[in-house]
Amino acid sequence: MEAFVGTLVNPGESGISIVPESLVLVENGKASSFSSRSTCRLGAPNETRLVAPGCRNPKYFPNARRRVILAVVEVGRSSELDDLRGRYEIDEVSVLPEAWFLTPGLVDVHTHASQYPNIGIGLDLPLLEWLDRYTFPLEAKYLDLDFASTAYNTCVKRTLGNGTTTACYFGTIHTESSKELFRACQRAGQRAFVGKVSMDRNSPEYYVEDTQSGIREARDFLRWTEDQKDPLVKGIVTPRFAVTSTEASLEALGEMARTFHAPVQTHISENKSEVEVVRRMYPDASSYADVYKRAGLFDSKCILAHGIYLDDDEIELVKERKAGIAHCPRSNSQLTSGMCDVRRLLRKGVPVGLGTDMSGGSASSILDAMRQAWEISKLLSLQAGESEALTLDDCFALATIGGARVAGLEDQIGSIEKGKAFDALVLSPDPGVDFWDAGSPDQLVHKVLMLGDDRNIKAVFVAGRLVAGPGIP
Ligand SMILES: O=c1[nH]c(=O)c2nc[nH]c2[nH]1
Repeated sequence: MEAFVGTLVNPGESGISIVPESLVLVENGKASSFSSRSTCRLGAPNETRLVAPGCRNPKYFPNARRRVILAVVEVGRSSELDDLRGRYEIDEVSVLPEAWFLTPGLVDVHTHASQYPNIGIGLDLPLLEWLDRYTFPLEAKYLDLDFASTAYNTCVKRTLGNGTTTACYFGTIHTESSKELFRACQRAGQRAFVGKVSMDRNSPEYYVEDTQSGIREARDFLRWTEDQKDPLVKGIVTPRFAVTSTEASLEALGEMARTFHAPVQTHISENKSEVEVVRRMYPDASSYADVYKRAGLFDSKCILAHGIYLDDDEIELVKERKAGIAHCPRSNSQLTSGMCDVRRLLRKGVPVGLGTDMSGGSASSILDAMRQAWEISKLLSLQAGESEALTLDDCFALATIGGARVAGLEDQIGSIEKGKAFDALVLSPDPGVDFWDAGSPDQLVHKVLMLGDDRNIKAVFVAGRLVAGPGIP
């Protein structure tokens, strides 16, 4: 068993919850117990211990009682520490230095690992033209397993370093290279859903599947992922979107998801031209969402990326079928797709999480998506002449528990709670987040969330295992 002592930051119903002096015990990869100082009875440190080494900046948390406990345990010689070890058989106690804090891991509910080599380039065209010019030629390269292996290992390492403890990945149409993506997640220790993309029409001849062999490959891939029996990495049914799938393929994939009890991920209603193309392609469907419903894709847990132009009936359908929306604000702006009104979705009871959507989005960080989500919400409220927008606390919830809900994992991840997996980050204001006045802990937390990057993520844990970052000193 391991123990962590320090400030615990969680998404909460009414904003970010910050509990200083928390004790989190981790057993077999799960948070087994946690409490704040008032109940964990670490002892009764006295004032003199305030000057113990480890209180690096006494201005950070001005409340003396908070500093005491961190300092006392940090010194590592106290009877409180011995007491803790004695009572819980703890192998290791990690005490967060002053001003560091623990948060749940970040959840990226929509990203294309295969597009990672293009990150930051080719953002001068709207969606459908961008796919043809930049994206399909890149994805076609994944026939080459060496290329796939290098790109996927690099991508997974990058997202983990950015604090993404759970990712929902699109691969390409290639079964063998999609297995490489699966293995890259396993090697790195990231929790993930990995999808082999299905597309059997309206695609270039160098990058398209025949309908029947595409269905066969999708089934083989899903069966292979199931055979891996990996507790963290799973397969996911991945029709690219209605534009590039035949109805026969969509129906077969819906059936496959039901048979394998697998989730589904796809795109929906991202761009006005795309919506119009879908309307013309499926004249019998009442809407874009109805195309997926009729194919049976909503019979399983379904992650829908974008959803900017969903109408009220579609939103009702998405809610009723317990699907969720992956909000990808950076990509929505960079491909000039539009602005998704997340508050409207949340108000109507649709689960929403965040996606980086590389490489339509040029960042691999969910912290970045969180800030973008906040800005877009403010712009939308300005445009509508309303005063209410999402708050930073709301956006932090989207990045953690919101994503967990969209992925159907809310009972396992998304917050640091007893019984959930210990998927967690340790964040620090160093380097680069200057904080010198006697501000409150929530100001410090907000600053780090707004200004920090991967250098401020000192430790990334998935199921209790340290998988990225230098660790806690
Ligand atoms: O942002 C996006 N990226 C893609 O690769 C894609 N394919 C269909 N629709 C898409 N949207």
